Amino acid sequence: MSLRLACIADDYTGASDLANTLSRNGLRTVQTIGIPADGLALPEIDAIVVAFKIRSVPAREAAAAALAAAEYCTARGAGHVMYKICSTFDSTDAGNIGPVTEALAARAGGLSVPVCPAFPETGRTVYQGHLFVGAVPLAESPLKDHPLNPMRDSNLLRVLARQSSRPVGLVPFEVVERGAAAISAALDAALGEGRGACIVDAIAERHLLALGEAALRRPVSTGASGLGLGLARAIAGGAAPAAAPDFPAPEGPAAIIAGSCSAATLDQIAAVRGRIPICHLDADSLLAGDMSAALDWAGELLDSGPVLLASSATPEAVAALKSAHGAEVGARIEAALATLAAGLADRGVRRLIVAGGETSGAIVDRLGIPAFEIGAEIAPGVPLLRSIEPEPRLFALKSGNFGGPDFFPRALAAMGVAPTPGAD
Ligand SMILES: Nc1ncnc2c1ncn2[C@@H]1O[C@H](COP(=O)(O)OP(=O)(O)OP(=O)(O)O)[C@@H](O)[C@H]1O
Ligand SMILES: O=C(O)[C@@H](O)C(=O)CO
Repeated sequence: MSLRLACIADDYTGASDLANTLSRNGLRTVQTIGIPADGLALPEIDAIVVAFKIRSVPAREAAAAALAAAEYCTARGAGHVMYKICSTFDSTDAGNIGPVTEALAARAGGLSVPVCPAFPETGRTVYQGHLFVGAVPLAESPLKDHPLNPMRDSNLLRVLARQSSRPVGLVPFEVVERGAAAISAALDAALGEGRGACIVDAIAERHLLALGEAALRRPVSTGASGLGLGLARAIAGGAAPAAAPDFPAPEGPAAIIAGSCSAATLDQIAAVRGRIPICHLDADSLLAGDMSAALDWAGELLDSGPVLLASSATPEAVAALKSAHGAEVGARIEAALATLAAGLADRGVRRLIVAGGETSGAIVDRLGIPAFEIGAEIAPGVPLLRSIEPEPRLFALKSGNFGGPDFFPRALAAMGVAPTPGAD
């Protein structure tokens, strides 16, 4: 393995988003679920994306996982470790972006880490330390109602400082415009001022290229796919990326599971009403973890075409369920959706689309998949994936906010499935 770049992702959809960006920008990349077990046969790669489900776990647990992965990857030659976070900076005052970044920086001997969630291709830009989602500041976007980590402050210096033990600095737009050397100098100066991390502005691809070049001179960086683009281009040096591999469609039906309650996912579900049979999972069955009725429903239909099963609900319904049953509802619903996915696999499903990062994490873990190869891009940030073991199956793990309204039909088409007309 000629490993150049190690990436540690805080969720599984984010990992495939990053793996997609790295592949499209010239790095042979594989996504593993956790640290690869001895004996897992990985192809020849330039970059590894080790996916964890550590976005919403206790900070100490997240840092321990990231440190172990960094150890594994640097022992295999990786010269730079990138911590992949969400482009909407999903986190709380308890972490985990600050604590994990600090742990990785301490392991590397102490430095001021560049932190940049910008991903202009999907509308995420950072200006004067403020994160924008499309045309609106983060705190005015649908992320303000996220079920696990409502984002109510758009100023990333404040957000990151609340979850860090050291002050946070800014590498502003004016500096980023001057290029990689200016960014490096600003990061060095920030370290001299005792700042453990700096939010780096970026609103366009040229800023990501400069940031990638500057970041690569340091051992650690934190960011979303835009940072990955910059790092990949700096490493690949403009080499043309190989064409995405063609994954032949496996035998077996296709299904969609949605656990994301994002505005984008709700639109995507609405867009296939009447085209794909939909089962809206009820709260009582989800909280009881009883998916038998949903599996019976799916079992009747799977031979005729794909089905969609969703727990997704409006922000009002999510808030009502949380206030009635406590903050743990998210984890309970994830467990129920993992049971559902296992039941679908038992019924022969070999092509699965999942909406939502935490949901994808729970499902991929339950299915026991150790790693994915990266295929063609379905939508910005969402590639087609093929599991390496236990047997080749096709997946699309969609970050909650990604994809247009036609995402599900596009993903099905990428898996060789045509949607069939159906009734809700
Ligand atoms: N009806 C519901 N009520 C309350 N919580 C729900 C409901 N349906 C799903 N959830 C929970 O909401 C959370 C959604 O998080 P998930 O990461 O899967 O989606 P997302 O945040 O939209 O996607 P991403 O993390 O990729 O941006 C999960 O914990 C899920 O179990
Ligand atoms: O960066 C993003 O927005 C995504 O890759 C993600 O992490 C959403 O969960």
